[in-house]
Amino acid sequence: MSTRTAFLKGHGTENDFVILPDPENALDLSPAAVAALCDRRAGIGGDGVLHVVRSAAHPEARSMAAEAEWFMDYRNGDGSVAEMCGNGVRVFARYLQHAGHVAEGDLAIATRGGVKHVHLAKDGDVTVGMGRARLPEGEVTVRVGERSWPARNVNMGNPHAVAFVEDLAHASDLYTPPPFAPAAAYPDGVNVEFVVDRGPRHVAMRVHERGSGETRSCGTGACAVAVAAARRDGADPAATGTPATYTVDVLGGTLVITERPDGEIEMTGPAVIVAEGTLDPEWLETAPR
Ligand SMILES: N[C@@H](CCC[C@H](N)C(=O)O)C(=O)O
Repeated sequence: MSTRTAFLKGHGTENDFVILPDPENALDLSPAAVAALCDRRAGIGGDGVLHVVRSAAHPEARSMAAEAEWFMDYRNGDGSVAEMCGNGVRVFARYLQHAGHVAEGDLAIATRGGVKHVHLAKDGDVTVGMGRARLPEGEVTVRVGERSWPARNVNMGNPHAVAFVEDLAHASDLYTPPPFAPAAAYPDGVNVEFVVDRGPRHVAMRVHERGSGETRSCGTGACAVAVAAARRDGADPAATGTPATYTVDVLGGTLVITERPDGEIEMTGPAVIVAEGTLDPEWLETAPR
């Protein structure tokens, strides 16, 4: 990394990110450097990093450059790469507006999960077209201590296991990934959501995120939960021909998810820039690479 590296801090329903503007993809962003930045005691702190790169300057995004000028190179807090981050896309869009790269209204953002269409509303909410869910076959069981639950596989570009439970406290501290069976079900790891009902089409969730631990919100996770809840409730939009809208409470706020009969999913929620500054050159020299 260069010695004058700018950063911002932002969050979407308290899923928080270190934002690194790097239009020409010049930063040496190793997994260790990402983990050091996300460290909540010795670094800036965050659930992940949003590396902001021009699509044309990133080998994974060049093919999307004609459609989306900016690529969200998302990294989990442990430095691992993930396919998608739903809250991240909203915060990324808010950053682009904050930096004057885009105005209120519609824009497209390239991600590893394809181009996402975003709407920056006047009221501060950001809506993202999250694409369609895939529902891979297979029975999975998630366990915490003595309790276990069946979980539904939902893929939102990244893998999720959604378990409906009686009490969110039963998920325990979620510091470590909850074990699941069969152990080979997710060779690349999984995000695990625990869900309770709050009312009609209204649920609350906690999540253990692959590569970040328990977070206060997960956008792809909230979409996976809404998709699983609609199937459970007999409200699958493809079957009923009617959109299904779920309010999903997360520890850090509320997200609203709508799935249309064609399977397209939209997520709406807030996205906030909290601070900006530059990384201390001395810290950078000693931070792991
Ligand atoms: N917080 C994100 C999901 C980030 C990626 C996830 N940890 C994974 O590894 O798949 C969201 O808002 O979707």
